[in-house]
Amino acid sequence: MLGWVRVVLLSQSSKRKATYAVLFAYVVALLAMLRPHIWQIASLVERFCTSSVNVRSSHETYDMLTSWISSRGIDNASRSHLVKLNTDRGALADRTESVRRPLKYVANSGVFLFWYKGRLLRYQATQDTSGYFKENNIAITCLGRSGTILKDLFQDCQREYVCRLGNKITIHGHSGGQWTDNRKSEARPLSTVILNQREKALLVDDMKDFLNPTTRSWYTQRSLPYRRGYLLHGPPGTGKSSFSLAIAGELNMDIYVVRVPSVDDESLKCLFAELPAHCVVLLEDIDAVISAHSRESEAVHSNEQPSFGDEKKRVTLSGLLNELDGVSSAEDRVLIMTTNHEMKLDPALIRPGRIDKKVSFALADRDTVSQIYCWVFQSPSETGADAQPCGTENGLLQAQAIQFAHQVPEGVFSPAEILSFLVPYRHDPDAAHQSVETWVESRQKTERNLS
Ligand SMILES: Nc1ncnc2c1ncn2[C@@H]1O[C@H](COP(=O)(O)OP(=O)(O)OP(=O)(O)O)[C@@H](O)[C@H]1O
Repeated sequence: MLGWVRVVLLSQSSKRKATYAVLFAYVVALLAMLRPHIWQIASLVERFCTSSVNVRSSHETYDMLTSWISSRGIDNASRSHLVKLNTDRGALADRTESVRRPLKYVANSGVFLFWYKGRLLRYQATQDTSGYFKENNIAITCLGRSGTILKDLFQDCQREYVCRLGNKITIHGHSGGQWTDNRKSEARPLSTVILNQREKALLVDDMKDFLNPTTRSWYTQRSLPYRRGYLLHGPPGTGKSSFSLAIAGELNMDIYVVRVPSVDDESLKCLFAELPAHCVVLLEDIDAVISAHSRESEAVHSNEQPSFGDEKKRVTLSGLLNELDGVSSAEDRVLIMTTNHEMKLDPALIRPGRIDKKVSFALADRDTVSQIYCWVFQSPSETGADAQPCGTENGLLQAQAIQFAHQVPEGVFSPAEILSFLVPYRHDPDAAHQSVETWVESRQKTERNLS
C-alpha cells in the first residue's frame, strides 16, 4: 500500500503531490478514527447492504445446497466438516460394491467465500442447539439488497438435485413435531403391490384425475377446497403402506409419513405447518386418535389416578380435524390415512369431504396368492416396472401359481405372511409346494392356541 502511494507521489508535480499527501493523511486519520467501531460498521453493512438465504439441515434444501457446494469442491477451504453417509440419490446410483457406504463431507461451521456467476458470495455454517436437539444451518449471503443472485443459485442447486433424483422419491419421517430424516428411495413400481386389479386401477385413476390441472381449476371455480382424502383399511400386512409409497412414486411426489400414535396435537400442528404443497401425506394408524368421548370414558372407567409422567400425549380428534380442515390443508395434496380398525374411527373423521374414497385391503384370496407366487418366482427379466405378475406369456408359472393358491386357504393369511413363507424358497419352487401344507397347518394351530 505504502509502496503504491510512493509511486503515485513521485510521478506527480509538487503541487499535486501536496494535495495527494493531504488526502492520504485524511484517509489514514479517518480509518484510525473508525477502527474502534469497525465491528459496528461491519454489522451495519451486513444488516442494510446484504441479502441472505438460510437453510436448515432438517430440510431437503440443505441436501440440495450441500451437494452443489461439495460437487464443486467449494467447501474444501473449510476447516471443520461434518461427515455423513451420503444418501443423495445420485450418490446411491453411482455406488459400487467397494463403496457400500459412501461418505459425504459437509462444511460444519465457519465462513468462506466463493464466486458464483461473477459475484462473491459468503457461505456461513452454524449449529443451533436447543436442549438435546442440534441442527446445522447454512446462510448464503451476497452484497446488495437484491437477492436475485441467491435465487439463481438455489434454482441451479434444485435443477441439479432433481436431475440426480431420477426415478426416486423422498420419504420424509419425523421425530415428534419436526420432519427429520428424508430417505431417498427408488420408487416402488405399483405393479409390485398386489391388489384387486380393478380396484387398484380405479384408485390410481382417481388420484391422477384429482391432480390434473383442469381438476384444480374446476375446484377453484366452484370455491371448493382442493383436497381429496383416501382411507386404506384392512388387517396388518395387506399392503396399505406399500401402496402409499408406490403411488407417491407413480405420481412423482414426495411422501410425508406421520405415525399418528407417536404425535400429539402440538407436534401434528408443527408438522402440518411445514408441509410443502404438492405432496402425498400418509397418516398411519389413524385409529390412535382419541376423541373427546373416548377421553371421558377412559377417565370414568379408570379407577387409578394417572401418576405424574404416566400420561402419554396423543392426538385428539379435534386437533386432527383442525389440521385437516385448516389453512395449511388447502393445497394440492393427496391425503392417505391407514388403519387396521376401520370400525373404531369416529364418523366425523371419515365423513365425505375428509375421506372421499375408502379402499379395503383384505387378507389374500386365491387370485392374490397366485399373483404373489408369480411375483416371487418370475425371472428377473419379467420383474420390470410395468410387469404384471402372472402375465399370460408364462403359462407354466401360471399353472404352478394356481396349484399353489389351492393349497392356501382363502382369507386367512395376509400377503406379508405369504411373502415371508415364499421368499426363503425363491430358488426352489418345488420345495415351496412340498412345505406349504405343513406351514398352513402349523400357522392355523398357532392361531387356534392364541384365540
Ligand atoms: N398387497 C401386497 N402386495 C405386495 N406386497 C405386500 C402386500 N401386502 C403386504 N406386502 C408386503 O408385506 C410387507 C408389509 O406390508 P405393508 O407394510 O404395506 O402392510 P400394511 O398393510 O401397511 O401393514 P400395517 O397395517 O401393519 O401397517 C411389505 O414388505 C410388503 O412388501
